[in-house]
Amino acid sequence: MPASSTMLLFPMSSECVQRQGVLEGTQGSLEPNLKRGRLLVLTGPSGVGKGTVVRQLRQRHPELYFSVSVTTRSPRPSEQEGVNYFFRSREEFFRLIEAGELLEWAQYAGNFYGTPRDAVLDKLSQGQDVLLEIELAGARQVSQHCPEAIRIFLSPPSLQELERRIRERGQDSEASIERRLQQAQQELDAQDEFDYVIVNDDLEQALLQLETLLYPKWPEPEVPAT
Ligand SMILES: Nc1ncnc2c1ncn2[C@@H]1O[C@H](COP(=O)(O)OP(=O)(O)OP(=O)(O)O)[C@@H](O)[C@H]1O
Ligand SMILES: Nc1nc2c(ncn2[C@@H]2O[C@H](COP(=O)(O)O)[C@@H](O)[C@H]2O)c(=O)[nH]1
Repeated sequence: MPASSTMLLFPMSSECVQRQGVLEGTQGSLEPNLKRGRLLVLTGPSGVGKGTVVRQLRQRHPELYFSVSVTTRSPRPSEQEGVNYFFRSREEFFRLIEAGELLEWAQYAGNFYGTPRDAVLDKLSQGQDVLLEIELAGARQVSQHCPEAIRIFLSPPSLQELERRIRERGQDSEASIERRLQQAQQELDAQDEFDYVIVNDDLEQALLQLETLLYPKWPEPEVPAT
């Protein structure tokens, strides 16, 4: 599978950024260069290790704001309300869509998932980097609304390993595992749409690659010889 790392320059005039300006009242103000946070989007097939990578990344970079999504899926035994997800009924989820409270949303493996809009835009406008861990359709919506987002695709070393990981995790029903694996090929086919692809083979290596691209260390300026 290809592993690319293509740096793109993002236009700063997107609906996402303008909206922040409107919300914050800074458009046309004397502080047009107010530092905004970066919107980071991590996508990849179910079981590739997104959650595992995100947990580690957050431990190393507690300043990163992780967006807690809303879902209609039932909680897994280890999951907590407001920590892993906001667990909501379908009626409530559709109300949130109608009210424009979701930055993006998608149906995935029989359930609905969405990103609360205001929390994300508030953090960005306060200069905090925001991380979304979302599936492909949602990532595409974010690209449309927020083209300055940095989009990263986490890819498995092979489909066999992906299946092994989902099964070994032991958190999903057989029906759900099959739906997730069916979806996986379509997601892998779209990885070239992303700014970066990281293969999660060795976890530590994958984390290092992610950290290197998110927090590049600029070369030290050369000290002129005296
Ligand atoms: N590099 C790796 N090598 C081996 N196992 C891994 C690696 N990364 C993650 N795993 C394991 O794979 C399983 C799936 O990981 P995780 O739950 O983080 O995936 P995910 O992409 O977040 O899935 P989902 O999208 O369904 O939430 C877990 O049991 C995790 O411990
Ligand atoms: N489009 C969105 N996708 C989301 C969001 N939150 C999570 N997800 C993705 O859904 C699948 C399944 O998650 P699981 O917790 O049931 O395994 C996975 O790819 C998540 O990344 C969201 O807000 N929007």
